[in-house]
Order: sequence, then structure tokens, then C-alpha cells
Amino acid sequence: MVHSDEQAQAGGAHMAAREDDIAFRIIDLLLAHGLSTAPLHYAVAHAHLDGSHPAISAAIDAQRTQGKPFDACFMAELYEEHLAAEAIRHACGVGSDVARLLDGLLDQLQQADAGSSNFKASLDENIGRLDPAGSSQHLKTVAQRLLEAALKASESNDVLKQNLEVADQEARQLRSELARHRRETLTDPLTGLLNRRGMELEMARVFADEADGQSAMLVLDIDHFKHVNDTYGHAVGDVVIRKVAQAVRQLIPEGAVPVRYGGEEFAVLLPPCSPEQACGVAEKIRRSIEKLRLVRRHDKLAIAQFTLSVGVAMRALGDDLEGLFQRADQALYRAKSGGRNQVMLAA
Ligand SMILES: Nc1nc2c(ncn2[C@@H]2O[C@H](COP(=O)(O)OP(=O)(O)OP(=O)(O)O)[C@@H](O)[C@H]2O)c(=O)[nH]1
Repeated sequence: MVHSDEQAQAGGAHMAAREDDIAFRIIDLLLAHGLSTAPLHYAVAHAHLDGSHPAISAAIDAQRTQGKPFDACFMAELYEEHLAAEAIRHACGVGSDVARLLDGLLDQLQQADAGSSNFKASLDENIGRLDPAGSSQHLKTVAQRLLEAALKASESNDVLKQNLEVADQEARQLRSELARHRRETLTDPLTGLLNRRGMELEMARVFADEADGQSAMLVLDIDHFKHVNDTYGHAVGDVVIRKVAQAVRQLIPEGAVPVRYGGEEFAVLLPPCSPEQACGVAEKIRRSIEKLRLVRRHDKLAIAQFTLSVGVAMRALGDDLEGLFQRADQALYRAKSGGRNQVMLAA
């Protein structure tokens, strides 16, 4: 027994030492690439260094081999692709387990409470029927005791019920926190639009709901965005991304689902409409971006005009979301190769 306790302690100590070692290596890795120790970076680095996510390690190795930047965008992409779904699944699983448990407990409690109230009522009624002057006095005393016992049981039930109601309240709060967590996991923090994960879940849900209508997909991409970043810096690049997201959000009809699915790449699932209406929305967004004039705040430098290319595809019978997206993406490619700053409708 002592032996196995020692073994367990030694095992625990070994694991703790290994975790410490990983923690140091994570910090080394993040510092070496100029990355902050933000939870997202830490999670990706941890998944890589503890060997639990070979796909993340392979992507990191490939990025290094190809000499591509090991930056915040890359870390966010890895998190989105490999870890976000896990976090959502875990959060939703925990939430529904807690809720199921509490629903079951409350049901049982209500049944127990109803049972003991009935018991009390029936005893009350029977005691009332006994004759106090008759030989049943003894019976009445016994029944009185039973009533007291039932009352006590009912009181302790009340306390239990109150406790469980508090627990139920807490579970509801937990459920709403989990819902908030889920929303955050599906949202791009820079623009507030749905992210790639949100696209996979939310857009797919709306797409399935609109199975009968001819909805449309817009795929939008900022032109020469690398040049914007290289010329004015990453912070201005971020402002440009936010401005495009704002224009998209303001100019799409109600019921449309906008997402930022990549760095400077956006998509919108439009509710059922004609090709002219879909292209009209795309054109409005393109024009509003073309007209934008930004000035860098700290030195009042005027940012050169930037533009947007858009591919549009109409949903056809039997289309799945991916097929529709790909046709819109091909149309975008033609818009780019045709000179950019234009809208192209897929054949
Ligand atoms: N500022 C900023 N830049 C980002 C972000 N995500 C990706 N990028 C940058 O976006 C740029 C994308 O460049 P490319 O894919 O070469 O495309 P492009 O320069 O827009 O060229 P075309 O699409 O062909 O017109 C890269 O420089 C990325 O580093 C982000 O969140 N913020």
C-alpha cells in the first residue's frame, strides 16, 4: 500500500516536472517568435509541445521549413482549425450534462414533495374523522405522531428543494456563460463577424434552413492587402479589415450571414434573391470601399485608396454550402485576374 502511494506520488511529481518543463519551453518558443503569452498562443504552443496534436506540430514544422512567418495570424489559424472545435464540444457537453442532471433532480424532488404533501393531507383527514371521546384516543395519538413526522419530512423536503432551486439557478447561469463562450469561440475578435468556425456552424445552419430558396454567396477579398500592410503597417491593415467588415455589415440585407473566414477574406450568405440583387449588394459594398479615404491618426498620413474584389454565386438545386462557396471563390479569382476592384458573377 505504502509502496503504491509512493509510486503515485512519484508519478505525480514526474508529471508536474514535465508540465513545468513544457511551460518553460512554451515561453521560450513564444518569446523566440516575438509572440505574447496570450491564452490562445499558449494553448497552441502547449498542444504542439506536449505532443497531443500531431496536426498542429506538422503545420508548425511546415511553416518553419517554408520560412513563413510564425506570427499571431498563424497561431490564430491553428487555434481555429485544431482547437476551437474541441473547446466548443467540451463546453457544450459540460453544459448539457449539468442541465440534464439538474432537470432530473428537480423532477424527482417535485415528485417527492407532492408525495409527502398527499401523505400529510390524508393523515389530516383521517385524524379529523376519529372520535376524541371514544376508545380510539390511542389511535389518534399515534396518528398525531405520524403527522408530526410527515411535517418534519415535508420541512426537510422544503429545505432540499430550496437548495436545489439555488443549484438550478447556478446551472442556468453556467448555461448562459457557456452560450457566451460558444458565441465568443465563433466570433472574430477584430471585426465581430463570425469566424471560420462560425461559418462552418452558423452559415451551414442557415443554408440548411433555406434549402428551398435561391440564396447567394458573396466571397470578398481586399486587393493587394499585403501592400497595405507593408506600406502602412499591420495596425493600419487591421483598421482596413475593420472598415471592410463595417461596410459589409451595413450594406447587406436582413437575414444575411457575414463572416470573416480568413485574414482579408470575407464571405456573405445572402437570403434568397435574384442574381441582379446579389450582384447589387456586392457592387454597393465594392463602391463604398473604393470611396473610403482613411487618414493615419498619429501622423495624419493619408492612406492610399484600397479596393475590393467580389465573386458571386447563386445557389443551384443540389448545391451544398462548400460547392456554392467554391463557385463564388472561382468567380472571385476571375475578378482578381480581370484587374481587381470588380464584381464577377459565377456562370
Ligand atoms: N493587418 C493584418 N494583416 C493580415 C491579417 N491576416 C492576414 N493578414 C495579411 O494579409 C496579407 C494577405 O496577402 P495575400 O494573400 O498575398 O494577398 P493580397 O496582397 O491581398 O493580394 P491579392 O489578394 O492577390 O490582391 C498577408 O500579408 C497577411 O500577413 C490580419 O488579421 N491583420
